[in-house]
Amino acid sequence: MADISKIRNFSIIAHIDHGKSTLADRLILRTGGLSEREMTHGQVLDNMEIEQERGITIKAQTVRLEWNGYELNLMDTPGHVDFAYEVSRSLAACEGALLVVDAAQGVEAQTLANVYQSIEHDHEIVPVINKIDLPAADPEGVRQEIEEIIGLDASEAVLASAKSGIGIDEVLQAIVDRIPPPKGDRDAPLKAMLVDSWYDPYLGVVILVRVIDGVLKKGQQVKFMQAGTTHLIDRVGCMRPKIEQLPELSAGEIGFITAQIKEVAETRVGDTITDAKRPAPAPLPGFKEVQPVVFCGLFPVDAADFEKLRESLYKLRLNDASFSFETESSAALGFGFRCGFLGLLHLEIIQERLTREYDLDLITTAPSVVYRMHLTHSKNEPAQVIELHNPADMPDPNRIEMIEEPWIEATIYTPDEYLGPILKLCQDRRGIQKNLTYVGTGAHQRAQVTYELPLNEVVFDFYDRLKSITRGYASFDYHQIGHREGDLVKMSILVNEEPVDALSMITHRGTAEARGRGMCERLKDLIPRHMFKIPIQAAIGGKVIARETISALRKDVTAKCYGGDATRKRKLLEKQKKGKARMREYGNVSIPQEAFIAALRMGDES
Ligand SMILES: Nc1nc2c(ncn2[C@@H]2O[C@H](COP(=O)(O)OP(=O)(O)OP(=O)(O)O)[C@@H](O)[C@H]2O)c(=O)[nH]1
Repeated sequence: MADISKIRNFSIIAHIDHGKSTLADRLILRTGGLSEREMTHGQVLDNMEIEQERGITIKAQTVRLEWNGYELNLMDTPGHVDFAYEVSRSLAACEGALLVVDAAQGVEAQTLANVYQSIEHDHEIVPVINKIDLPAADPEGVRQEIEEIIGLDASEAVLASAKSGIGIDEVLQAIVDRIPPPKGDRDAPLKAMLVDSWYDPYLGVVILVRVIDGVLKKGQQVKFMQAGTTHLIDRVGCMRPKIEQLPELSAGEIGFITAQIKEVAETRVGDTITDAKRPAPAPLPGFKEVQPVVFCGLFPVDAADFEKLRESLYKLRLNDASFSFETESSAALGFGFRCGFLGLLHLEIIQERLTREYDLDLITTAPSVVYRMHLTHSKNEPAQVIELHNPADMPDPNRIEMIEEPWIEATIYTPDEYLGPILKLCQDRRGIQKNLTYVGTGAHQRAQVTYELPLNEVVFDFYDRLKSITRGYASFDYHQIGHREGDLVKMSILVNEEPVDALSMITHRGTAEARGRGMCERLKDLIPRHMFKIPIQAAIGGKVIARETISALRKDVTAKCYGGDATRKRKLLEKQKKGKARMREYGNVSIPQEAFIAALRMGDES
């Protein structure tokens, strides 16, 4: 039976490359979870292959450590804004955090965003200044920075080198001494938070839980309060990082359960698990259903790969209930899938996994957000509000009374020197500035800007633009703030008078022309010349707003004639003319696949 006063639950927060994974591995090594040999094989918490070898999957990122009679649960958190809700649930399962800062680099942008989230969860934060073995290390300077910029007392920051194993005992001791034990009542009715879940080929769906009150045991009948389902627990355990079964998990502990659940879609992050016979009076507060917010079409470059793509999507979904897909067909791209994601990075991850792990060549259509269309009644249908995920399904414009689009509030931290370009970027994307302040002092002062932005303007390439104009030094965070009316139109792209559905998009009327022009210009360079003239047009309804023309390729058929016979030359020219006419008649333009990808990669039009 676990003594709650001897439990410590913590996460590690760090800027990228400051040594989070190396430190985690060191802590596991020091407390006996792994041998030195296993450790030298690679980073435990980060490395997919190694994790698979041990029968645990990439998401199994919580490790239980034993140290001087204490039970330490180290919880890894996903690091990106798209998974903000998951991050927030993981943090809610801990009482403290190690803040790892590189002794040579100092506090960086991402550290700030992470640390503020941790502070919001009332975490006790233990600063660890890592990489003190480096010649360029300046632990004193970094200590000051932590105090000035973040406002944390860093006088007792632990000095460490995860790489060479310096200061590891001190880190463990600081966790025990400074992070408070969890609070909870073992005798109260069971209340456990569903922190994460993933599919394991051997165990089925594995659920990571934090027990708040009560006890979880094998053979117990439990109820998922939000989902309204009941399940019989067949395994209870923890990761050390190898899987270990336990008799129970009690108040304050973090561990996993399995209950013969087939799909992660049945488990929702943030749900409350309680005892079916003796339920808790109320679920834990703050449950939020995650909904995909960005949609796009995924099409196989080779039509023969359609089934393979379907199978791969099914496999990925086994482990990620937050993305959705349904079949879609496009005149230009053939059969594919309309997929929904939590955000752009989520989209990129899935796309990358399909390409890399499943060896698929894909075309992705322009990402779209979910619009709310207010429609007037028509002969056959009543007035109604519909949600639109795909510009291709745009209803008859005559019936559209109003379109609402989702808005977000974005917070950006940036070194002062990049502030100008960032403000311009936000302004160009219809942003409304809400706040501008400074955090920290001296050389490391950073600006904190808050903007309200239409999500539609962010899904294209906002994040990439932000990264490039700030050389990666800005950190960006957002949350949705509801829908607002927008002056939005569907822009179609016509190639040789034919609309190309895969290139159509919904855009703000004010930016439609610039966007349309940009698209036509890019397509002009991307579509090879044909035997006939090809107009490329951007249009709103019947009105053309931009146009480019690809001139015809004049095939020099007479070259073969050695300049001699004039009649023959004339005949050939006539034949060529006819051929041209036939081609035009069919309107058959071949657009290379790369053209779609490149055309949709929005450059900055302004
Ligand atoms: N010299 C030195 N290098 C270190 C130390 N700790 C980590 N590193 C190196 O720093 C690099 C980044 O370390 P990681 O542990 O992967 O950093 P991370 O924060 O997990 O990075 P991400 O996983 O990319 O977020 C690696 O090359 C490590 O070997 C240290 O104490 N001293």
